[in-house]
Amino acid sequence: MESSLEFSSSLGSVSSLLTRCRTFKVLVIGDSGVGKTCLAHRLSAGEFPMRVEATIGVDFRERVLDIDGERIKLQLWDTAGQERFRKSMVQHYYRNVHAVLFIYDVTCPASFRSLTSWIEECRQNSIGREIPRFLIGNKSDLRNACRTDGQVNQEWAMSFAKAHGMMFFETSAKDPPKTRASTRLSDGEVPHQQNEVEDIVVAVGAKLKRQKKPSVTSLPTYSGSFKLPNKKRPEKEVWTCC
Ligand SMILES: Nc1nc2c(ncn2[C@@H]2O[C@H](COP(=O)(O)OP(=O)(O)OP(=O)(O)O)[C@@H](O)[C@H]2O)c(=O)[nH]1
Repeated sequence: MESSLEFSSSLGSVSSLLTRCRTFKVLVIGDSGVGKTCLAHRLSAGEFPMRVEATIGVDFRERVLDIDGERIKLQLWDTAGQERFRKSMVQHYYRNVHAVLFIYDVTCPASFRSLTSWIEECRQNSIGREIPRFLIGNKSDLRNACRTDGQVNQEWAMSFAKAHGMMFFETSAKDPPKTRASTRLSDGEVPHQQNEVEDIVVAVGAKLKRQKKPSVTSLPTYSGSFKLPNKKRPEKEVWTCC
């Protein structure tokens, strides 16, 4: 007969195997070239990829977080920015979304102007203010503090985020933000708020943790690319083992 010690230790390993966590689908959208893939890499693996190619369809990344004792899995859907690589996927992108990260490039005002179209696409796919949304200005390492032209004004971006009920971040998927001590502004330089990529992960996780009952999702549990399914995938319970 199994001793109580053996029994409880096997129970312990079973329960750790079955540690449940909630899974959330986080959509990453924005113009082509703004750095969605690089940012998704940094958010999930903490690394900046050496080589990237234009995303075709969607790439998946995952990140498991422990927030106040609860395990939360973020499934990042790194979507294609180029119309030709995304048009057949759009309806799949927007199914059962729990949060949206809107990305623009701080050195590309056109990518900021496009945000209204991305918001409109969300609206057309029933993603409104009730879904947590985050505005992220990427490539802050390329900001030239002495210039104002050809760059997205951070104050405008902040007011845009506020007007659309989004949390705002400016970051670099490539380089960590300069620390305050090493950032000495000379005359004419404009100060900018810069966030660590990790700040974004924590904010998204914390916001989603407060969600009462996330809807069910039909997500694969791996990192990689996704080929267009011909048939509708079976819906999966949102509570899964991490
Ligand atoms: N300097 C700098 N370059 C970046 C940063 N993030 C991405 N890049 C570069 O920007 C280019 C485009 O990055 P991607 O991540 O492929 O852009 P994307 O938005 O996923 O593009 P699509 O897949 O076409 O939608 C690459 O050359 C990256 O190396 C950043 O924070 N700083």
